[in-house]
Amino acid sequence: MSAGPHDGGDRPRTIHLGLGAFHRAHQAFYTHHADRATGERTRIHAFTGRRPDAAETLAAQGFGYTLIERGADGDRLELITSIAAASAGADLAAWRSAWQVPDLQLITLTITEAGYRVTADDRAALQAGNPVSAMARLLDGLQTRRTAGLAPVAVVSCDNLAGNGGVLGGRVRDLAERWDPALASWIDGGVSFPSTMVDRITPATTDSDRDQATAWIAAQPGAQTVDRMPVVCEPFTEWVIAGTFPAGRPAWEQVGVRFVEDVEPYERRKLWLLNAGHSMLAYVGLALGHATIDQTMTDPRCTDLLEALWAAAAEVLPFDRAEIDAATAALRERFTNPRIRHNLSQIAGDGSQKLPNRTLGIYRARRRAGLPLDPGTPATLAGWLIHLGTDLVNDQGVGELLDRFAAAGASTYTSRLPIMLDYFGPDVADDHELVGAIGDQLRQFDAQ
Ligand SMILES: NC(=O)c1ccc[n+]([C@@H]2O[C@H](COP(=O)([O-])OP(=O)(O)OC[C@H]3O[C@@H](n4cnc5c(N)ncnc54)[C@H](O)[C@@H]3O)[C@@H](O)[C@H]2O)c1
Ligand SMILES: O=P(O)(O)OC[C@@H](O)[C@@H](O)[C@H](O)[C@H](O)CO
Repeated sequence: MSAGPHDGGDRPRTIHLGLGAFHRAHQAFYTHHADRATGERTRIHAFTGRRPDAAETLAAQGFGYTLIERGADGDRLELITSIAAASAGADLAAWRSAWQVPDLQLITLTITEAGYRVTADDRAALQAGNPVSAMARLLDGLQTRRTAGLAPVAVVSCDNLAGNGGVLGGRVRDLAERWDPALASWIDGGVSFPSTMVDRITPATTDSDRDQATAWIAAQPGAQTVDRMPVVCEPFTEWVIAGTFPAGRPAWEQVGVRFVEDVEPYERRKLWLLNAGHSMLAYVGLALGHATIDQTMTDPRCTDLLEALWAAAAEVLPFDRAEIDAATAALRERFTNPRIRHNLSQIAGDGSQKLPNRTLGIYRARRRAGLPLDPGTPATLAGWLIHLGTDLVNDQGVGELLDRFAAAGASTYTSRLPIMLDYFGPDVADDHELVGAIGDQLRQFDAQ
């Protein structure tokens, strides 16, 4: 389904793929405020990643939605109107039409870490004119633009991947090279892949949030009386970007977005302090019977490990002590916010894609620097191993590891441990100190 009040001349200049909670709390929030600051109408045509529901719901209510900024001491509600059209990702006619907007500036992506995978089917799907995966759809969009003789745009990953712009650009170019070298040359000639650090804790929306937003919006002036698509997020928000925008962009710099030469240190600081901390709290917290991040922050078994992980990361991050201390002080407060109920089961998803860059990123940097094993790594990996034995697993990339467990007939944690470590690479599998520490941690969790 596709709809928008602005079809015919005045069309959105940003495409977004992955109409989840985070897009509504972050990029759409910044574009809303940038357009208001400048009086421009750049706006967004948002596409869902996998299911059509979000587009249908948003279209049915006229595209406006409530952003509920949930502080520790109260909520601040705001109507966001930067999304001007919404369609299912599978609606190829709408997708190709959005790419043919002459003054299109850019596309943003929030498709989770798993969405960046390229499979053997992608090239055949592109050749058949029926792209399904996010990467194949992206290529189809770029091809649409090239064959229409329109100018290249920026393709902006807003997912928590290390070096997200470089990873995305590499995957896109490789797939283009295999599908149509003329497209690969066109991409090389002008499409940009800025790298970003994105930060705003945005838990999944609940029915009670939807009821709260509906009651609020019904009391506001304007036509909208229902909101089934609000989003809840913390007050803190940050967006740091490095790279070029060949076709322009909203005036994000006027509303707090920072443009830098090199985003990598910011990205690594966030992935190793916030996201590695989140992953550890998720797996350890679930193993200890907790359900949300704020609950883990009241359990010294979790907070001691979190402090140890931060101290270990600090030794291999390129920031001085004062800057790390400021970031961890803010994180202590952000994680403790009792009104943001961030479910551990949500954060625990896609561990196979996340752990290599987060937990193992810290571990490997420390090993390279000759520093001792940090307690966060064995705790996270032991918690993940336990998690893999539960029915909470939601991980698009973990099939291969589960197949290896099955092929080896490994049904206990002890028998699965070497297979899991081998999956991450020989440096991890051959580290006897790490193997022993994970075993100790499993015993502490009473899991054998
Ligand atoms: N929620 C946060 O706090 C937060 C903060 C910073 C960054 N992010 C980034 O945003 C991503 C999405 O978070 P969210 O809160 O919007 O989650 P969400 O569950 O609300 O939405 C996930 C979105 O990703 C799409 N998607 C999932 N798998 C896909 C695939 N294989 N191919 C294409 N699309 C796919 C879904 O269709 C959906 O639109 C995260 O994985 C992370 O990389 C989230
Ligand atoms: O979003 P993910 O799945 O990469 O990781 C889960 C959380 O750690 C993450 O969403 C944080 O809330 C976010 O990165 C805060 O900016």
